[in-house]
Amino acid sequence: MTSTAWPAPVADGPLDATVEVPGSKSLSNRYLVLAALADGPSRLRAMLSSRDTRLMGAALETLGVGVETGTDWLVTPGALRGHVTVDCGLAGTVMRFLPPVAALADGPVHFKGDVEALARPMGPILDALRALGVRVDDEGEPGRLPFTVHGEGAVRGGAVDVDASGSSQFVSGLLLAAPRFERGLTVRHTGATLPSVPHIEMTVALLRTAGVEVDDSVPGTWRVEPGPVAARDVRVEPDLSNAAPFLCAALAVGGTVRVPGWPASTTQPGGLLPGILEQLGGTARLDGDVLTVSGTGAVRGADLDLHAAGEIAPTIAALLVLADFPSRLRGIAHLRGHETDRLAALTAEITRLGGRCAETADGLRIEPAPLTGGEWRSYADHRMATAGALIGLRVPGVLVEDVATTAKTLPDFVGLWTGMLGARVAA
Ligand SMILES: O=C(O)C1=C[C@@H](OP(=O)(O)O)[C@@H](O)[C@H](O)C1
Ligand SMILES: C=C(OP(=O)(O)O)C(=O)O
Repeated sequence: MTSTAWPAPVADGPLDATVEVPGSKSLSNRYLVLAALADGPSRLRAMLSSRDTRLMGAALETLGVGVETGTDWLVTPGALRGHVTVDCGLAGTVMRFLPPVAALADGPVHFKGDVEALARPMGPILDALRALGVRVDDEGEPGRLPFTVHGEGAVRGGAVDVDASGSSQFVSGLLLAAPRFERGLTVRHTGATLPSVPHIEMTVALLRTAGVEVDDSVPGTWRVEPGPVAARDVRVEPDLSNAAPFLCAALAVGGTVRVPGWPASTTQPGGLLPGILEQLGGTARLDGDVLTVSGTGAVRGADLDLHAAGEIAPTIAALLVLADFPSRLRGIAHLRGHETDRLAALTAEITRLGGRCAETADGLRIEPAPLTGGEWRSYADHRMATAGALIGLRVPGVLVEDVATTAKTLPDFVGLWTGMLGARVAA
């Protein structure tokens, strides 16, 4: 047990809270990449300021882009330079979105990351770059960080196949840089499954609003025409996946949680949350831009396919641990390549508290069981830490190890969580 373990607060009664969630990681980092490739300076409003977005900003600066952070982030494109090192931390968006950008730089770009990042799959996107004529040197295990992309100032583009069954980010990364390739790019997915399709739709939508022509009419194939990326003044939506633990709290202990700024329509997979939470026994209502979720404290078990929204699976799994009936989560085999092997981590930590959770080929089976307090390990994974906090609302004595890892996408998680609970914390 580490001395820094955070005693997750237990809720002492129904919730009645409004939680303002900061900007979306996925939108923030896409806007940054597109602004860096644009035809003039951009202003990005309501940006998420977290480890992942700061890593993206710092990487782009290293590559020669002007990035000014503040209330708004100001991005001024510049000639992309090589002979630099990009630190990816543990950010999938940085390690998958920037190698195609680095191929446009005028020299080698070295990519490194956290020790946990060295386990994350990179092979399909690096091989796709190689197939496009870009030299990529492995420096460790092939298909993993660290590696070097040898930029030559231009990429011809054309067409490439990629197996994105391990991560949708392989497709998104190729598409984001594609308008700057001489012939644009056609990307064809060759794998049997494709996770996180909403995140690919987000990439397509953002390219289109930047004036880039994208044809996605053939399922599993995307065609990006070459051309300018328009500089823009945009506002980032709140991070709906980061809203998940707060909304789930209303179901776990009863009461109501409101999240303002909820978009009327969105490509964020968190947009699926209201429907999922209703299936699990909650009610969800959108009044204007305020999403209100209410629950009774009784969680309904369910059989859910989360392949479209894998990033909320750890949170949903934590909620299902508190359900009255057995549950299945399916379609999330690729979570084994996230910040940690999330299927193994959830199974280990739920089991440690006395819960019943088992891995299946593509997900988890969770059954009701009495839980007791104890250590909840985070594995450097922000969503593992927040999952522990959610269980801790109902189970006294849950100690979340390394809660600071939530800074990856939500630096003030503890402040927002305790704010949500207000006076409703058991003595
Ligand atoms: O493109 C993105 O912004 C993301 C895509 C998804 O990745 P995977 O397809 O690897 O799950 C998601 O889980 C991740 O949190 C963010
Ligand atoms: C999988 C996630 O992150 P990343 O962008 O690092 O892939 C996540 O945030 O759940």
